[in-house]
Amino acid sequence: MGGVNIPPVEAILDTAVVVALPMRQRFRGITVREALLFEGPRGWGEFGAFTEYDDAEAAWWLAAGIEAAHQGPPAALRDEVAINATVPAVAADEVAAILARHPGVTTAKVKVAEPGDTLDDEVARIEAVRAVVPTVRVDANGKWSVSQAITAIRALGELEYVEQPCASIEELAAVRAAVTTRIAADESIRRAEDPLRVVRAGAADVAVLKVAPLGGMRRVLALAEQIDLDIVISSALDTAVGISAGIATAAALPTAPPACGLGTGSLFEVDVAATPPSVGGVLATRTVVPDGRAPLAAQHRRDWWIYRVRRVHALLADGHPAARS
Ligand SMILES: O=C(O)CCC(=O)c1ccccc1C(=O)O
Ligand SMILES: [Mg+2]
Repeated sequence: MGGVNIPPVEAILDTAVVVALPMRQRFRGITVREALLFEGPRGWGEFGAFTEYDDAEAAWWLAAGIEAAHQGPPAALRDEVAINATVPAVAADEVAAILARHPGVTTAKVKVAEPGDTLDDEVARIEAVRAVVPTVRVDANGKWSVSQAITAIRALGELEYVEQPCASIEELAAVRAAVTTRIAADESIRRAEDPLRVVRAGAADVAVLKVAPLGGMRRVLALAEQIDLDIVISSALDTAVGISAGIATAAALPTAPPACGLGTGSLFEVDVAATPPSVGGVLATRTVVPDGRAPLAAQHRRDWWIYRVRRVHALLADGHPAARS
């Protein structure tokens, strides 16, 4: 299913650039987003597995980058994709400036349940969002218990859906049975078999699929084909190179998805290239070539990424499932 042929590691390392993108707002505990970018015969690919991920996990991300650089995007069925603005767990008075980076956007995804966040903070943040955009979804990243989730959902008003309110599939199903708000699964879908478990458990209405952690554009499209849930394609805090793969995937789905979580480029102070901005909450498909504007990682961090690519590449070459079709 969408497995990629693995090129020699030198084909990756010969063009490797390691960037360190400063973020405007801390997100997922990250203030500087590092990634290794490389060029292949079909364009640029990104390897940006979060630094705490082990090599076996990171192999899926490298396979996704190799697919982009060596196979290129799947055939597009449309040339633009609706996106949500992503609102980190900020104070309510910071919300307007964040939304202003996506003029005309009509859907926002708001982070909730972060350490130190109270329900009052969340209600205020969401009210500030609702003053600007009509459709609001929230993402708890699995951090609520079932009872906290039910209490919060009742307090937060009309939501399009709640993404990953709790950590486990069983808890998602329990929350879903107790509320009328739709539930989305994100972290519960990191393996090919996960969407089917989510569906079987009645745990979600929406599947959030991310190209890099799931091993590439074609793998995501194959997963989407197997499940009868609404599909939202989201970023893994990708640079503009990874975002272009997310857009290409959303543009290749048989039906246009609801607003996708691909607006995270605006969380960076600088990205790896100038890219067309979102207009009216829509991003156009694009080819991204890093243009040298992004800050490069310090030498010791570059060395760390290159050693990581060597190890992870060796796993793929040794038959890691991300390398198989
Ligand atoms: O979905 C979005 O709006 C942006 C993507 C996003 O939130 C995200 C980005 C990196 C890591 C985790 C997540 C997440 O959905 O939890
Ligand atoms: Mg999420």
